[in-house]
Parts: sequence; C-alpha cells; structure tokens
Amino acid sequence: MTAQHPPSADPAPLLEIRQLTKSFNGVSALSGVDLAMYPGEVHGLLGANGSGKSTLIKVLAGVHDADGGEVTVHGTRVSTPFGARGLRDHGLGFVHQDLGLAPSGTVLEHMALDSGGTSVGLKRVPWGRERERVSELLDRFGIDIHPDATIDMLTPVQRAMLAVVRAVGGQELKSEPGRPQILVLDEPTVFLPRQEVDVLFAVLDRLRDRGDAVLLVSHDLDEILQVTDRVTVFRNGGLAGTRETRGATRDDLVSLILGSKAEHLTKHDAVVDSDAPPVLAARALTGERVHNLDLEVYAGEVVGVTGLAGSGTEELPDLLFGARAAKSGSVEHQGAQVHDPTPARSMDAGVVLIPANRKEQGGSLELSVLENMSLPFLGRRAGGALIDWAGLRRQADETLARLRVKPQDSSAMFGHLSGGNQQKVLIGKWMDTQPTVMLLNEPTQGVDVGARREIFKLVREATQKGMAVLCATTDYEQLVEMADRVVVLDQGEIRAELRGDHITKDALASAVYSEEVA
Ligand SMILES: Nc1ncnc2c1ncn2[C@@H]1O[C@H](COP(=O)(O)OP(=O)(O)OP(=O)(O)O)[C@@H](O)[C@H]1O
Repeated sequence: MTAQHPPSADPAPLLEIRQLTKSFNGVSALSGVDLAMYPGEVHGLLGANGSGKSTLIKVLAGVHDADGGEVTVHGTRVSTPFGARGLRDHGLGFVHQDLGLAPSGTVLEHMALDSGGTSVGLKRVPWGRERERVSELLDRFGIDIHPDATIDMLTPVQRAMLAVVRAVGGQELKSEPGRPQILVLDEPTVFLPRQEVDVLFAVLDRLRDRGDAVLLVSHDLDEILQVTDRVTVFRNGGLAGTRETRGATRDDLVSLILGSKAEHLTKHDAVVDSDAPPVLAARALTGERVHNLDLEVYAGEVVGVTGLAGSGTEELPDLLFGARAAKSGSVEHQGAQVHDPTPARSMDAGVVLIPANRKEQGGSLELSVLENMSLPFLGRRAGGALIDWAGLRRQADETLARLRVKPQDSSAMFGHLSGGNQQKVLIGKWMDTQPTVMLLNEPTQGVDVGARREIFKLVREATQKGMAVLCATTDYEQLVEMADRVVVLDQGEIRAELRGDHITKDALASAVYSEEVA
C-alpha cells in the first residue's frame, strides 16, 4: 500500500476549514484552526491527547457548536454554528470511535436506518431494494459480510469496515451520483488488533482511488505514515503544521506533535530474584481461549503477552485478575494457590488490572477526576468516618502533573477529559496504590507519543522498586520498549518466548505469524 499525493487535476478542496474556534467554560479547545482536504486524499490528523482533534470532529458533526470560523464544503460556504446535524447534510459522513452499531441489529437494519432516518411519520421500508443496495455496497468495497448478520456476529475489523461503508452509503443516498465523498474517521483502528488494520486500510485505498477525501484521526505514527497522503498536526488547540506524508519521518511528526525533539528511552535489564516465588503465576489455567497455560511473573520484570486476535492475549489479564472465571486451573499469589481468583482477592494481594475498555470498565464518567482517583484509597485513608480529601487531592494533583494530564485540574469531570487523558488518569490512579503486580491490557490505546513515554518511564521506575507487570498488547513497538520478556500465544498456548535484546519488531512479527513453533 503506497500513499500518493493526490491533489491533482482539480485543485479545489472538497472541504476547507478556516479559523475554527471552540472553548468550554472559557477554556480554549480549538483556537482558530485551518484544514483543507482535497479529492483523492487520505489526510491524517495527529496531536497529543487533549490537542483538540475530537473537538474538531464533534463540531463538524454538530455535537458541539463552534464559537467562530467557517467552512466551505463542495464549494458552498457554511458559517458557524452548524446546528444539530452539523455538516452531515452538506456531504460529510462520520465514523466515531464507538462506531455507533447496536449488537443485536443486523447489517441490513443498520443500513436501512440511513435511507429513511430523517423522514417524519410512517414510511414503508422497501426491504428488497435495500437488500440490493447494501449487497452492492458491500461487494463494491470487497467486504464479505452477510446483510442478515447481526453486529455481534462480526469481528472487530468487520464492524469497523461496516461503519465506514455505512457512512459512505448514507452520503450516497443524499448526494447526486458520482459526487466525491468526505469522510471523517475518529480513531477507527484504536480498538483493533494491529494485524487487522490493513484490512480496513484496503477500504480507505478504494475511497482514495474513487477521488474521495478521508480525514483519519490516529495516534499510531506508523499507521499514519503508511496510509495517509498528507498529515495535519494540532498542538494545544492550534495548528502545528500540515505536511506531505511522503518524505516525512516519524521524528518529524513527533517533533510537530510535542513541539520538541523525541528523546528515546534507554532500557535496563530487569533485576529478577528467581529464588523468590513468583509474585503471580498461572497453573494449567484454562478460559475461553487460554488453554492449560503455565506462566510465572517475578517481582521487578515486565512480561509482555502477544499473539493474533483470538490467541488468548486479550483474555489472559482478566483470567489472572479474576474478572473472568477460569474453566479450570489456578492462580498463585506469592506462591500461595488461589483456586477461585476474584477481583477483590486480587486487589487484597496487590494485583491490579487496567482493562482495555476504559469507557465501560475503567472510570466513572460522571465523577470528577479526583473522585475517580480516590476510589481505591477511600478504605485506606478513611480515619474513622473521616476522609483525608486534602491528602487525596495532593496525591492526585502530583500524579496529574507527572503524567501531564490536560487539564491539570482534579475537579474536572472525568467524562469531559479526552480519551487519552482518561487513560493517563486510570494508569496514574492504580500506580498510586503501589501494587505488587500490574496487569495491563492494551495500556496505551489512544495515548499520545509523549504520554506513552511517560507511562513506560513510570512502569520502569515502579519495576525497579519491585513491582511486576504483565502487559497484553498487539503493539510490538510497545513490547520492544517495555518488556523484559515476551510470551507469544497461539490458540491459547505459549508458542514462543523472547527475551532481552531478542525482542525486536521483526522477531515478534515472525513469532506471531510463523506456522512453526519458533
Ligand atoms: N464537553 C467538554 N467539556 C469540557 N471540556 C472539554 C469537553 N470536551 C473536550 N474538552 C476539553 O477540550 C480539550 C480538547 O479535547 P479533545 O477531546 O478534542 O482532545 P483530543 O485531541 O481528541 O484528545 P485524545 O487524543 O486524547 O482523544 C481537552 O482539554 C478536553 O478536556
């Protein structure tokens, strides 16, 4: 897949945004940003957590009203505010991070919503015609999904592809045939296993080839370098720059995002006392995917776990923590067998889990940052009926500063923080409990490059003081930077183990993909 620079025959942008501004309670989230998208380009949008990417998208989609600025779409000028439907009726299609699909609905039902969704009163759905339209659309994009399949039967990447094609189909219904489309995709790959991202990118290639324009928000620099033609970077709500992707390097992008040069982490070998019992061990552990697994995790080390989707990688942290019941086998804490681990028992033993799905399992969106960060301490810091809020606030403020959470305000509502900042708060909260073992499941999904490095550093400092970490991820780069050893799972069993300098991206990819046991 090669990204070509497209703004070719027709130099007029399909979408041009000028001087868009938006603030929340007097705090600026967008301070006059410009962005243009041309026919036949995939345009990346990058920026640190809280730099304003989602705010831009929400303004374009009508979720928030902008305070000022204007756009030109398909040659028509539209002034702010755009109203509740945003620019949808002007030719913009959106795919938000949660994809907007209901698990029990069918593919056909979702698509049919778009053909009559805005009409009032009763409307007969021409199911035969809808089925033809949907089948043709899926075929056109090479997507092998049955129109009667329910969403919960689809794999994550099929869901993401469906959401993209649904946005395309919805716009096609509203516009004259052949008009190029403008699609806005907000981190559609963030919850996808790395290995499946290329399948989604094949759909983006087709859109580019048709002359459409796609805005793709992502934190993954490799992904941006691979698939986009140009890239715009936001910094602190303003425009840091727009570059052609061809010729840009990772370091160029990092410098634009952070406003400073990238510093690289130096990795030190873990000092592990293997005479002491492992702080956490799995003995013949079996779940839905994990099968008869033996694994020991020692104080002071970072153990990475990786594998293809369905290999058990994503299940293992939950089984070890007791968030999912094992079918058989057991877990040991400091050499003592725990037959039936539960989250409460795990936490008593100093084992904490940071789940991948932070929206549903991580923090409470309705509580403040301080309240979220205080939850693990309420029992410990309560002197009789009194809670030491001042102490809790001091501790939270220190953690927010160390992780450069934006805003640095522990009274802010957790749900108002950007996705990446929510993740930083959750990691900081559990770090503050000084656990003996931290189980991480895709810990840096949606987290910017700067914060990623801060998190790696924090993990490193904590392991040097004796904490153990098990990190399940399909992000090889993260494993290279963090892990002392990596176990590669295949159909629930350990197929390979890599250690120290042998942990490279190439070695991990070949251990994950090779047919033979490495
Ligand atoms: N509803 C809201 N109320 C108050 N502040 C908000 C609200 N939505 C966003 N913000 C603030 O606006 C700023 C920009 O947030 P935004 O979500 O646009 O960042 P982002 O670049 O998308 O970050 P991420 O990469 O973490 O998703 C942040 O400081 C955020 O806290």
